[in-house]
Amino acid sequence: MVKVGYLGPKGTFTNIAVDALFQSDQTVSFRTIPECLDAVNRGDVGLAVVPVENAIEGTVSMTIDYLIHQVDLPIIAEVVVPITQHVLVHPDFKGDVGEIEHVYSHSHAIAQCHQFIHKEMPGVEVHYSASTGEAAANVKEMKGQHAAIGNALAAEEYGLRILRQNVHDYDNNHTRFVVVQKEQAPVEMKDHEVKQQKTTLMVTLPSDRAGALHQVLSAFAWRKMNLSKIESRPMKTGLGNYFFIIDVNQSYDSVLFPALQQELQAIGCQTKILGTYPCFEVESQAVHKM
Ligand SMILES: O=C(O)C(=O)C[C@]1(C(=O)O)C=C[C@@H](O)C=C1
Repeated sequence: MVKVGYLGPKGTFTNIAVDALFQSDQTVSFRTIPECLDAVNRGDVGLAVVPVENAIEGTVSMTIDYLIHQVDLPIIAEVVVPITQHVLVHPDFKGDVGEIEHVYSHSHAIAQCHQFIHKEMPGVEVHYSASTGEAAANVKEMKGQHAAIGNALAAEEYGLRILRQNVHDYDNNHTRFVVVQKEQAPVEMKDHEVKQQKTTLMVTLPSDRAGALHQVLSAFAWRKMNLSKIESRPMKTGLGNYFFIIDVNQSYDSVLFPALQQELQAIGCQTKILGTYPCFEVESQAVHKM
């Protein structure tokens, strides 16, 4: 059975995403996103599931940048997971949220709860962890005024108590995760309704050409190709050098896409298809009370 790497340890949101698509006995956890993607690249695992975008905090730049600059791994699926952040404490901690002196979590999770932390935990010292799961595992080992921000699965996994539920600052908090693969091989996933087909492209504009982005967008527009995301990221070659990541709401087809790429090449752009894939969604997780 093909092994699937994910950003672990157990109890991360990526764990929820990977469990939604794959059997738990085929999953292998890694501590960081680069470790996870390197493992697929080396062939240690067949696939990996990593976070790519959050509704509150935006792009997970580590994932996008690693997929562009470090490894060449096509995206083969996307799954959107509802994100509910809770304050998790050691079961022996009897105080209230305002008494917590140290809070631990992944930088994205902390960012999703900035207002809550600012208002309800004034003066708390924030510590960044590699994942929400790692933060929860650490808090279980500490006595005193420590808390993690994470999900109900982590509370259950590490025997923590949910002191305050739903502390993310905005409703409709969701994160998109992508599944990447190195070798093209048939992949078995759990059954889900396909919500959408998408194709992701990377487009590099010619330098210093007036109207280049307008021309790029026109090439999609007159073909009636519906875009769901366009984002610029630094090329890392110098100030002002950017490429664009563009999500198109349709699967790759051998007529429209090659013609589009030819047209973009003719105006001096470089293009690369990063994947064409089905998109799935996961239902909200029930809150586990301890
Ligand atoms: O730390 C985790 O639980 C993760 O799966 C990572 C991650 C992220 O990178 O955005 C995933 C979903 C949430 O948005 C918060 C953290």
